[in-house]
Amino acid sequence: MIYQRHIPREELFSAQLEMLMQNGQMATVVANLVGLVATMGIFWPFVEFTSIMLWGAAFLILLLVRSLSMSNALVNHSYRTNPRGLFWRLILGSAATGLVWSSAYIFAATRVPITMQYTFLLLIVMITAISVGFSVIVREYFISFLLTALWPIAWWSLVHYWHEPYNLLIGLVLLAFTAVLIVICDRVHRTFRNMLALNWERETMARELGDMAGSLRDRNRQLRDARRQLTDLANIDELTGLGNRRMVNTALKAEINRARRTAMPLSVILLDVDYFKAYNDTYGHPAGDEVLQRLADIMQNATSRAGEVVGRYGGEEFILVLPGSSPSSAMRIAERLKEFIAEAAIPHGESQVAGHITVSQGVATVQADADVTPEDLIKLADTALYKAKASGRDAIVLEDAPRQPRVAEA
Ligand SMILES: Nc1nc2c(ncn2[C@@H]2O[C@H](COP(=O)(O)OP(=O)(O)OP(=O)(O)O)[C@@H](O)[C@H]2O)c(=O)[nH]1
Repeated sequence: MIYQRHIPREELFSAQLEMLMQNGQMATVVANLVGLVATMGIFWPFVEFTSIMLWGAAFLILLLVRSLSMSNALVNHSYRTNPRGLFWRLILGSAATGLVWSSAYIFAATRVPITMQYTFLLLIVMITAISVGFSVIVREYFISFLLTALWPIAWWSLVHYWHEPYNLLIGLVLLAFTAVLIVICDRVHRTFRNMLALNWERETMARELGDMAGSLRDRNRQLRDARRQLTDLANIDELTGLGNRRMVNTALKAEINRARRTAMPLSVILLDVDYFKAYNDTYGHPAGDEVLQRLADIMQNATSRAGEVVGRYGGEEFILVLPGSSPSSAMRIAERLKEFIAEAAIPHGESQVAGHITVSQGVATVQADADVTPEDLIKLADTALYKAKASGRDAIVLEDAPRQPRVAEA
């Protein structure tokens, strides 16, 4: 189940309170204000000026307090933080308003003509009926108004039926009307609750789906990162940090295609450490590893152009892929490497060509029009390297396809 199916009771309660205030605040004030003005108009000629003004002012203050209290609750979100407290405040406000109407009726009943009294009653009934619409969101809110506004009038009418025979009828009608309103209120209230619950479910589902989409995006990103790391691991030589044979082959393939497209030459240098077995035997394998690492650094420092790739091609064999390098510029790079390695002067007592580490290099260049494969180019460089070794080591040999190889230095 990806979302909670039923709205929790407290969530529903808070949502009811919020909805009641959002919809009911303005309606409460307007309906009661209209009622208040109409009441003053009806009673003006019959009730003492001071009494009617005091009643109007007190009622206005009550409406103002209720309205402000609702605004505060909406701003402070107290329908979430203190829903019970807010509930009782709302019920109290509603009951107080109901009492204002019923007490005004009972007060006026003996002071105004019977027609005015019934007109006033009609007004109260209308305000009550109108308030069903919004106030039943919280059933108790409506019922408290209903019971305080209409019940006292109903009972008063029943008790005072001998003053005026119609009072008996009015009392009974009001009791029946109250009962009908309670039934209607219950129906409308259930509809509101269902609507709120459905709304909540829809929002929860949308939020859950949003979260799921977010976590899927995260998962995808993690997968992409993991894939990238795996690719890096699969392409990088652990000892030297250079690209491995796999990576070099991929780069070579791409560069040969580019060389064909751009009609630029492409060179590679295969570089092999001289008498490295003897070095390992003399200085130990870990020292041999260090030599390989130092040579890797030197090669990386010797290449600077974009697209140039340095890789470890085998045990003590390295490769440099030099896009756009003519035979002469590739030879210059090989010479520079040789110089850097000589400058590093890594002692090698068992070398038969120098007192330090030396390398042999096979340089091969493909011309753009030559239809060669990566394997051909490597083979060419390997042949050159073999020749460099054969020529006595610490040498550079260029194989410039399809020309004949020549020894640069022996
Ligand atoms: N320390 C170390 N040695 C390695 C590594 N990979 C290969 N080697 C050693 O490199 C040596 C290569 O020896 P050979 O192929 O006989 O060549 P060489 O002794 O360098 O002689 P020439 O290449 O003919 O000059 C072997 O002893 C390998 O064990 C490595 O990762 N670390």
